[in-house]
Parts: sequence; C-alpha cells; structure tokens
Amino acid sequence: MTVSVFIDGAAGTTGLEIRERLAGRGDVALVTIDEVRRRDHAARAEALNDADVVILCLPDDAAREAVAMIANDRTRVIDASTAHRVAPDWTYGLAELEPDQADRIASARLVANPGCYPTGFLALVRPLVRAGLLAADAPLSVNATSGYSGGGKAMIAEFEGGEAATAFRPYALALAHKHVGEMTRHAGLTVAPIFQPAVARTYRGMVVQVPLHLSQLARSFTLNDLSEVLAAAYDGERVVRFAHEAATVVKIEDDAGTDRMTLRVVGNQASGQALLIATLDNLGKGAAGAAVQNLNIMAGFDPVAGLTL
Ligand SMILES: NC(=O)C1=CN([C@@H]2O[C@H](COP(=O)(O)OP(=O)(O)OC[C@H]3O[C@@H](n4cnc5c(N)ncnc54)[C@H](OP(=O)(O)O)[C@@H]3O)[C@@H](O)[C@H]2O)C=CC1
Ligand SMILES: CC(=O)N[C@@H](CCC(=O)OP(=O)(O)O)C(=O)O
Repeated sequence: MTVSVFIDGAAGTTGLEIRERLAGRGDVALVTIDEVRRRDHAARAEALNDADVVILCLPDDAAREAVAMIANDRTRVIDASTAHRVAPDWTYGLAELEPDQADRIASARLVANPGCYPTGFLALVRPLVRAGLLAADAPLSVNATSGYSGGGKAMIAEFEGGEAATAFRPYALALAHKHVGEMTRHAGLTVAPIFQPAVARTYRGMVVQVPLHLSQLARSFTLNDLSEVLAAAYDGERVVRFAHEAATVVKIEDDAGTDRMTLRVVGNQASGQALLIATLDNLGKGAAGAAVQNLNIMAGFDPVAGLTL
C-alpha cells in the first residue's frame, strides 16, 4: 500500500526534517508543489485535498487556515503546530502517552503532533499521575533547554547571523508559555506547572527536567518507586526508553540527531529529592520524528519506519 502525503510548510525547519525521513520510502508518495508556489493558496488547496495525509509544518494561524481549506472528509491531518493540541475533536499524537493512545492515533482523522517540551514533560509525569504517585493538584515545575532550531527559521537566522550574542538564554519569564495548557491537560493535572524554558547555542537537542521533593508524592514513595513506574510504563516501547543505569551528568547532545527519547530518575533518597530528566531532539521526537511515527501508525506501517533510534 502507498500513502500519498503532502507536507504544507515543506521548506521550513520541521518540514525539511520530515521530508528527509520520508525520502526513499516505497510506501509513501510525496505530493509536492513548486517551491516558488509554496504560499500560493490555490496550489496548497489542491495538494491539501489530493493527499491521503497532510502534515502541517506551519505557524499556528496558517495551520488553522490549512485545515479550513480541506474540503473533503477523507484527507487525514497531522498538525505539527500548537493550534490543535488541546482541541476536543483532535487526537493528541504522543503514541506512548496512554496504553491505548497509539490505537486512537491509528483510527484518527485529525492528529495534533505534540510540542517538543510537552513531549519530555508528559513522558516523565503522566505515568506518575496515572499510577497515583503524583496527585492531580501537585504543584510541579519544569526547566528545559532547547537547541535553537526549536525557534524555526527565524531563530536559526538569529543565532547563525550573529544577532543572538548568547550561549544560553532563559525565556518565557512571564511564566505563560504557550505549551503550559498542553502540559497540564495531557498530564491530567489540575494545577499548571511552572514552566521555565531556555535556548542554548547548539542547533538541536533538548533536556527537560522536573525536580521533585519526595514529600510532594501522594504517600511515602521512594526514588526506586519512581523508576519502577516509569520503566513499566515504557516497557517494550521502541522510541521512548527508560535508562536504568545511574547517571551523574546528561548532555543536550545525548539524543540529538535521533528520534528517540531517554528518561531518567536521579536524585538523593537521603535528602528526599528527585530529578526526572528527559533528553530528546526538539526536531526528532519533539517534532519531525513524532510526525513520521504518527503517519506510520495512521497508515498501518511499522511505527518506527524511517526513524533513527
Ligand atoms: N522547530 C521545532 O523544533 C518545532 C516546531 N514545531 C512547530 O512546527 C511548526 C513549524 O515550525 P518550524 O518548522 O520550526 O518553522 P519555520 O519557520 O522553520 O518554517 C515554517 C514554514 O511555514 C511556512 N509558512 C509560514 N506561513 C505560511 C503561510 N501563510 N502559508 C504557507 N506557508 C507558510 C514558511 O514558509 P517560507 O519557507 O516561505 O518562510 C516555512 O517554510 C510550528 O508551528 C512550530 O511551532 C513543533 C515542534 C518543534
Ligand atoms: C527554542 C524555542 O523557541 N522553542 C519554541 C518551541 C518549539 C516547539 O515546540 O514548537 P511548538 O510551539 O509548535 O510546540 C518556543 O518556545 O516557542
């Protein structure tokens, strides 16, 4: 079986990464439009309605507009933008989020690809909320660092053109980043986490950290309990893996250039402090890798076809 796929925004950072992952696959036929017509309404409308699956790699407003341009109920959509991640009629495209999430994605017409930061946060926190280690109203915080490709073409130009005179830049200091609602909703929390992102002078890669006092847990759980719950949640998964080996450092480069995500529980049982850490690539499992994984699941292909793990 061959599935026809149109990438709207194919010349952008995420779009190009998806094209690379789909190149040379015999089970995917790319629907393309001439690069000079990539913003042409009529050309896009035709491609959006021709393809079996469209992958939107656009800013939020353009993604909403693209969905409105689909005039049939056959074309399936994977939206990489933030536009539909908490929309009730969309399926959240983090296949490992719930035991039946991949099945839901398989039968969905509209799939919202997760944000890069929420991917790390949710993979760490959702199993702990589901298993009752963390109460829904636990007041969490999350610190995270992304490579500068996370800001798309504009941020790449800023860092590579010399304008961003920094090696490390915390941002979203008003604590109202657009990913907070997505994190809260899909973790099953009732209290929004304090989310404090930063961008580093490296092209790609991401570290997401959730510090926890063990006294914050619903009862007297240990570091080992946290590890056991996370290890069990991802047992048998190929893209998300729990690292059992002890670590004293992690690097933003650890999973950069791949589509996998690694989860860790570290800390100090004696002082009652834990740190949950996810490493991933903002453009891999954080964007293009997840989009291709969702496409594979929707089309009934091997979920990891075309991915680098
Ligand atoms: N970069 C990342 O790590 C991640 C990105 N995302 C999301 O993916 C989406 C794409 O981001 P990213 O690839 O980084 O962004 P880029 O800025 O690199 O690319 C955006 C693309 O959208 C195209 N575009 C913009 N407006 C329109 C329009 N009105 N009509 C048609 N095409 C348009 C641009 O065209 P042109 O080439 O002409 O400029 C460009 O090719 C965003 O919603 C982003 O939030 C999600 C997770 C991670
Ligand atoms: C470094 C950087 O600027 N990153 C982007 C997030 C990239 C991403 O995940 O895009 P979505 O918003 O579509 O999820 C930001 O914080 O806005």
